[in-house]
Amino acid sequence: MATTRNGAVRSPSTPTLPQSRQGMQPPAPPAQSGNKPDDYVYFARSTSNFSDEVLPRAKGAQMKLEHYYKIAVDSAIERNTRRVELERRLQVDTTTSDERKQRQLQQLGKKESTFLRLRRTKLGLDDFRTVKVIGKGAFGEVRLVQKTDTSKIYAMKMLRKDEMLKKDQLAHVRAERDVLAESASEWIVQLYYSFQDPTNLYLIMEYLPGGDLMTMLIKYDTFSEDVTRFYMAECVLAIEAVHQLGFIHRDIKPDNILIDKDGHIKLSDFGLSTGFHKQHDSNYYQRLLESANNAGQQGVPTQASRNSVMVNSINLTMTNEQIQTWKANRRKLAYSTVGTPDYIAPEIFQQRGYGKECDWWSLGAIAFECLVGYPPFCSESTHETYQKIMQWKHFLAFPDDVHLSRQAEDFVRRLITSADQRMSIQQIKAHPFFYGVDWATIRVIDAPFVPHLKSITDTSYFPTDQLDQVPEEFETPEPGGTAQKDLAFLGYTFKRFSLSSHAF
Ligand SMILES: Nc1ncnc2c1ncn2[C@@H]1O[C@H](COP(=O)(O)OP(=O)(O)OP(=O)(O)O)[C@@H](O)[C@H]1O
Repeated sequence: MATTRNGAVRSPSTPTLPQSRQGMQPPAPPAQSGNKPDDYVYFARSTSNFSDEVLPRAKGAQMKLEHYYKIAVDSAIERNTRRVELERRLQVDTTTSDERKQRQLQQLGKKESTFLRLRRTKLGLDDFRTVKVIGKGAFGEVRLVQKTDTSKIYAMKMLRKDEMLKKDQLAHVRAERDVLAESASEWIVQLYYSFQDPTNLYLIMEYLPGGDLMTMLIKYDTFSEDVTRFYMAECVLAIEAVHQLGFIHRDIKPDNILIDKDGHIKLSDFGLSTGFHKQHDSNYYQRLLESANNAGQQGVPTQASRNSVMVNSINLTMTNEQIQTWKANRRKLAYSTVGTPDYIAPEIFQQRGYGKECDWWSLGAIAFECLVGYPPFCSESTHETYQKIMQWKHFLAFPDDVHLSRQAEDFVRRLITSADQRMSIQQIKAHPFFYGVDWATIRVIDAPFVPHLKSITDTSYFPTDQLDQVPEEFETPEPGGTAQKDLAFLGYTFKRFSLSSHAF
């Protein structure tokens, strides 16, 4: 393929495959109409003499090679697009001098060379130093780290490969990397690199020093309607950005709403998000149900029993004491592999299919919590929470001692409702609760709470004292790695091209 010195592809139209890739095409498929019979003989003979061991290995090698060339071709196309885009912008720009335009083109060329060099360097754990463990999730932990050569600060999420394989989380971990890698949205946490070693997968993301909404709710208990309006409005735009990328988040909860240095929010944790067209992987919910049912000592509910769970056995409201216990255990629940179903829409449990509306239910549950102090279906066990969600009509109740405006209550009620009645994005933005919100500028106005940071490595908004048991030294990766593990995580590695200087 013809490339310029800075690596951009010359032809803006359909790029041709590299020679080596053209020569790598797999043998012709079995004879179909028009194929010579000899093609099929060749195909059949080509694998028949190989042992059972060799074929999977060859298949693995073929997948790796194909992946390698796909990445090479895709990034050449991306380089080309960036060049063509800049040239087009400069052509119509009448205010910039020719000399300056030339400089901009040269700058892009330099960035591309740096990026190509970066792509060739293999990143590993040795390139980062831990400053502090700042978070924990179901399958790993999150650390504040510093890249040793540039001294730049990042958040590093580590996920254990064997745990992911054991718990069938492959689709989830891949979804997370895909959403973060595809997005350049200001509402979604930026992913700069992802890499792997035989033991772990690593996501190197921008560090959001303000902590998360769960930590804020633990500290403040409730927010005023004005403060709730601000966070909910930002969440609406963030969820809309996820949907525009073609993903459903499915796991929106306060611990996944992060606060940046100016007090604005970004969404993280795309472990459960799924492309609209991908089949839903229901294992996670199945496990949630099983554990919930074990706790409640009942069998996994059938469709019929799901619809007729004993309402009378569950209290409609929680006592103050029960609410305090729930709050005290909240962080522990966030760290467990079971997770909390508190914010999950009922249609997800029903396994009859669902769409992006499920994320708006979660928003309703979070809004309720911000205003009332605990989520609407909060219970002493996940089993009870699940039952309450399935019978939300019966269990959705606003406590008498909490005084809300009509608009706030209506906003929550029109999200915590059946999927076909739930507000759409347009209806949400036009709801009276958001009266006065300027959707175009909300991210640049002053946030109600701005973190006071002493330095770029300030971790005071994270519960670091509660994470002390997590070792700060990295575990040394196991030597080697099974072929199965290798292939399972093929394509996980990612490096972001950025016109800003942060990624380098
Ligand atoms: N980019 C980031 N910057 C700052 N803190 C972060 C960042 N990413 C995650 N955290 C912190 O780490 C916590 C756990 O992160 P995250 O929810 O992504 O982990 P997880 O293992 O996927 O969790 P889950 O159990 O929800 O699947 C967050 O609640 C947050 O406090």
